Amino acid sequence: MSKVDDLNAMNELHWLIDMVQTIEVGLVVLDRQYNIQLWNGFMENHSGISPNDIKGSNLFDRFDDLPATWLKQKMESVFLLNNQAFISWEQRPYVFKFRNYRPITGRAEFMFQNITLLPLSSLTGQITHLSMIVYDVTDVAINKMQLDNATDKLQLHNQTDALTLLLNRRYWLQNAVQEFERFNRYCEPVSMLLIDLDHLKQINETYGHIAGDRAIQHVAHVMKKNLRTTDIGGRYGGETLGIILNHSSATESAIQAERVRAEIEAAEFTYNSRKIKVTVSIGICELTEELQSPDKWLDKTDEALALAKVSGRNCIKAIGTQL
Ligand SMILES: Nc1nc2c(ncn2[C@@H]2O[C@H](COP(=O)(O)OP(=O)(O)OP(=O)(O)O)[C@@H](O)[C@H]2O)c(=O)[nH]1
Repeated sequence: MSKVDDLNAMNELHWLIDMVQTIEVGLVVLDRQYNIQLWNGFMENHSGISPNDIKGSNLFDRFDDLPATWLKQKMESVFLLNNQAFISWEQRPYVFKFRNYRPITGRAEFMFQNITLLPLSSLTGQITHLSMIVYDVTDVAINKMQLDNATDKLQLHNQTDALTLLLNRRYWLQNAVQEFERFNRYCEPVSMLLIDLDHLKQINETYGHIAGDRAIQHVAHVMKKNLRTTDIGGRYGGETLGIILNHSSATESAIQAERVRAEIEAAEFTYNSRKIKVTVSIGICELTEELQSPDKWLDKTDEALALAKVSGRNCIKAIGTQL
């Protein structure tokens, strides 16, 4: 090799080392025993440990908070299979616990990281070392989490009735269809309740529409208090609320319905300093094999509700079952 070639090679090596030191990703080279052979500027800046201080140390001794068993398993497969491995922030937010100092994503306490593990071969072709490339993906992670959060909120918003904060009609009916299908598979008892405010028209006319809204909220509040975790409550229509009671026959549902009815009858709500009392009529229908669609189940529950209304209101009626 000529002197000029030597100089060029030296220059290239110098540039490469310069780049490795200043590049905005972390570079670490480990030997077969996980001793650190290279620790670049990024790693120094974020850990506060200089290359001179760390070179030759065992990675797991220096960072005892690393997930050692899990990480060693990944590294071993890189050494043995001569394969790359990838660790994503979604799998584990970070491997190196570096603080996050970015101004825009300052809300994240720690740097989110993606990490690539690469096998490095010696001149004889053996895999003697491994390189860890550490990417700071805090911005991407925060954006993704914010987007997921917004999507969740939007989804909740699309499923919720604004007045009562119960499930809205569309989503409650979707649940009814699901419970209908579940019944066809497992045949576990399930009942539907429709709870309808009595004489809401009169309340609207006497006290105003906002008082009518408050009456609906009041009934929804009592209903929610009486829901079990497996019950699905929703606002079926204007002044009609619905509950799907899983694992409940009509007789069992009637006990819960009576509790709601009696509690509403006994309670009152205040509107413009006036105390207002309301009552509800409740229709119940337990799902049976004869009811061949979710619509038929709903129709029968509606029929039970109509029966409660013609029976004088403020009472509970079921279709197809003696209460
Ligand atoms: N304030 C208020 N009123 C509503 C809402 N949705 C429906 N209504 C009213 O509820 C009333 C329902 O009238 P009807 O079907 O005659 O029933 P009702 O007066 O409650 O009498 P029964 O159900 O037969 O006991 C109508 O006046 C509707 O305007 C709502 O969201 N807010």
